[in-house]
Amino acid sequence: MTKKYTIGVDYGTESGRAVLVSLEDGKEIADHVTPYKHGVIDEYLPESNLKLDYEWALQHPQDYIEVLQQSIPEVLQESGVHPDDIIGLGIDFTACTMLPVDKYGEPLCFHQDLKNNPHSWLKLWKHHAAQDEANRLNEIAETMGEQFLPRYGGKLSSEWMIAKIWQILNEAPEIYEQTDKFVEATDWVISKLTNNLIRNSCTAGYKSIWHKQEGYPSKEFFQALDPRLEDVTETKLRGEVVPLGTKAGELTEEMAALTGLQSGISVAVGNVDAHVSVPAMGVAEPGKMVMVMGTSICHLLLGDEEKHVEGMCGVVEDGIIPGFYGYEAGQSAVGDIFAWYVDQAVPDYVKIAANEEGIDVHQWLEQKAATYKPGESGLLALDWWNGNRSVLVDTELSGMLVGMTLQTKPEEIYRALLEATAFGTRKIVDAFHQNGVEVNELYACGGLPHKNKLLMQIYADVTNRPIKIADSFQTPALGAAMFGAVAAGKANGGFDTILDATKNMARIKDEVIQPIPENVSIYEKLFQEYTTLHDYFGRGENNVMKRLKSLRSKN
Ligand SMILES: Nc1ncnc2c1ncn2[C@@H]1O[C@H](COP(=O)(O)OP(=O)(O)O)[C@@H](O)[C@H]1O
Ligand SMILES: O=C(CO)[C@@H](O)[C@@H](O)COP(=O)(O)O
Repeated sequence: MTKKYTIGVDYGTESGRAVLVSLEDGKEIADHVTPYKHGVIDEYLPESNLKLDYEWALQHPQDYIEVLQQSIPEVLQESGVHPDDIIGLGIDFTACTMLPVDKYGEPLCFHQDLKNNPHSWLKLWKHHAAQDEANRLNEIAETMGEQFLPRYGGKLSSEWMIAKIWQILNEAPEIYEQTDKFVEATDWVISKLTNNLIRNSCTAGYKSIWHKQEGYPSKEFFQALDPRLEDVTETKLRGEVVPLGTKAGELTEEMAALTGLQSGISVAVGNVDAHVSVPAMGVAEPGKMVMVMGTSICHLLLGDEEKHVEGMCGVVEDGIIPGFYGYEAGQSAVGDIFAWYVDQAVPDYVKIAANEEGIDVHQWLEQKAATYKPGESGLLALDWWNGNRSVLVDTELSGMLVGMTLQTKPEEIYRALLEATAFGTRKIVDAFHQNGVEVNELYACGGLPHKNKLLMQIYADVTNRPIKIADSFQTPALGAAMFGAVAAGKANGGFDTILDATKNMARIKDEVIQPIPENVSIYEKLFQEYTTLHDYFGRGENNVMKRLKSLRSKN
């Protein structure tokens, strides 16, 4: 029998990538990245050039189709694998990345008469303009004693489905009215591939307040939010919710022509970039926290019971791997903070030096920063450049740096930013561990572990835990490919369960990053200082960050 393969497509914040994977051992045979033509739309709407408000972040749905059209033929060509030998396809996506569609499943922003309305567009996960709605939602849920609230760490984020839908209803009721369904982008792309619009239990559970036994919150709750939302789950959120690994359908003729794959191959239901990475790293038991480290970090953990942890994004039964409670937490900006510094605040001499040495600015700063000891710079930062999604769940918080003098160097600031994100992760690790959801080891994947060794050592030191690193550069895509193999099933050369796929296809490096004891003790002191600032600015004692943001929006 010839060797068989699957394809995973990972939809990130800036680009989508396809990876062709061997079923035998999970080895990646070929990969290809397609940057989104429109990128993140956060200033002006395409074509109309309409100015967007602060905190908006949209995307163009057509960019996702172009990823399929460009990257799948590329991986087929590069690998030389015959399309007959590809048995399945899976995708993963950022979430909650959602869009309104019409009764044919077409995005409303494709309608000529609606495209100039920003609310007809697809809202990216990091669209933060629904904070007022999220605040109201949390207040009402708390007053009504809603049982679901503790499952989401006590607060739902403005990044999620209901806050985003409510913002559309408040600001563009005509768009709400014309929406047949609100869907996650991951489910929408699957509907394009298979002609079947079906909801996956992962995004429904973590992002849309859906529960395996209880379904969505009651009509009374939605009525209390806004009488116009009373029926929202039966109308605009209607549709079957199915477990991860389910076959959504088969590749249509049209999509086969677009991608170069054979029509009829199995396509798995949509999945999330963070969650798919857990089986792809071979993690199939409690105690091992997977960190998907890129522009943001998502922290994923398995448990045997449902526990409630401050600020976690959610606990969902079967939300990551069937048979376990899946926990998710996260930081809304990590790599994005380093990118901000490099793009907006690094002096020219650094850029010139990096250029002369033939390395990028991150690498230059990392090399210099690595020569410092913990605490040596005298700097400390709060990692809230994109709000706080870890224990505080508040997108109105902002970044801060303390301790600068006339001697402060760019690499010291860079190091303080790396450390601040590690302290943010430590908050999350402690919140779980101290609430009975053990975190004994860390597993890291995503772009950052491969790009920045210093960062990973700082994470090991700050959390005082060993870190194992993914062997794959494309862990989410590998995970998506594994779910594609599960959708195909054993009878077709795939696997019957994701655990079977994990045994055969998951890969991590042999090298383990161990904490360095002398660094651990200094970071412990710095973490106490971080905690003091964190609570002072983040828990209401001094709301200066919120006051500044509100002054800004009045101008
Ligand atoms: N050497 C580096 N050190 C730290 N961060 C880096 C480095 N090079 C790039 N980055 C950051 O990595 C992030 C991209 O991570 P990646 O995992 O590739 O993307 P995504 O999160 O979109 O999947 C960007 O935010 C960028 O600023
Ligand atoms: O929030 C989630 C998953 O729940 C992520 O999709 C979101 O943070 C975006 O992740 P990336 O930084 O693009 O890897």
